[in-house]
Amino acid sequence: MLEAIGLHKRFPQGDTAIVAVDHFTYRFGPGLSAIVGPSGSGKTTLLNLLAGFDLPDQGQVRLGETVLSQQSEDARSELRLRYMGFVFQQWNLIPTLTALENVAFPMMLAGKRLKERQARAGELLEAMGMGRRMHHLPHKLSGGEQQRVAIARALSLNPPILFADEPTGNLDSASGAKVIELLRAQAQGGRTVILVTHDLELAQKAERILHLRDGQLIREEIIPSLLPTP
Ligand SMILES: Nc1ncnc2c1ncn2[C@@H]1O[C@H](COP(=O)(O)OP(=O)(O)OP(=O)(O)O)[C@@H](O)[C@H]1O
Repeated sequence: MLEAIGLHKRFPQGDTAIVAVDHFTYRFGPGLSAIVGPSGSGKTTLLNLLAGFDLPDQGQVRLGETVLSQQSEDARSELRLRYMGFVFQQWNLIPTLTALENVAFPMMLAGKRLKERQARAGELLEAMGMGRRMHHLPHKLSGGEQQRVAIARALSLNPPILFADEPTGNLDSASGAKVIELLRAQAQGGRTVILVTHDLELAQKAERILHLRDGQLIREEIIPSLLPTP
């Protein structure tokens, strides 16, 4: 579904350049894949390339038959809206909108009708265990609850790919564990979930762990017992 082929990204620095992603090749399939590596190993740069926020100097990102990295910025935004959801460390909820309205927001951008938006947002929040909190404003919710709203929002347009960048970074361990379980459930349901983290313990919840060092994929670990059943 999402494939990186020979991705290479440099950032100029004075007379030289930092190689942030170094000929990275990988095919992401359904299930939970974790990208791990020390600070500066290129995780965020790689995510930005995979999602088409940024373009590689060399190589390609393929989304099905489409070469994402050859599309215009507008086309990439359109493809992101249709195929990708994002959960970040900062929840980025709109503070003046309730949980339900936050989850419905991407559906409004996509031109869905009010009734449909509200019904789907309600269902998603129920599924995230947030049914009784859906009319709360974000500041009335705990960090973990806000992150669950953010996951519901990321799923609102039912994207086949979900990116999570340090999604538990601001959470206590119990809330973090809940968030990872929710992401795992999405992966087991057949979604391609890509988790970026520097937390090796958290990464053990993924069935595939990609180890990055200096922008290179140095090792892929597969945990067969966690692989989704076909
Ligand atoms: N916009 C930029 N301009 C210049 N250098 C950059 C830029 N973005 C990243 N880098 C450099 O590229 C390398 C990879 O950075 P990146 O943020 O992708 O790593 P990371 O693994 O996500 O790190 P962290 O875990 O600390 O977030 C680093 O050396 C960083 O300094």
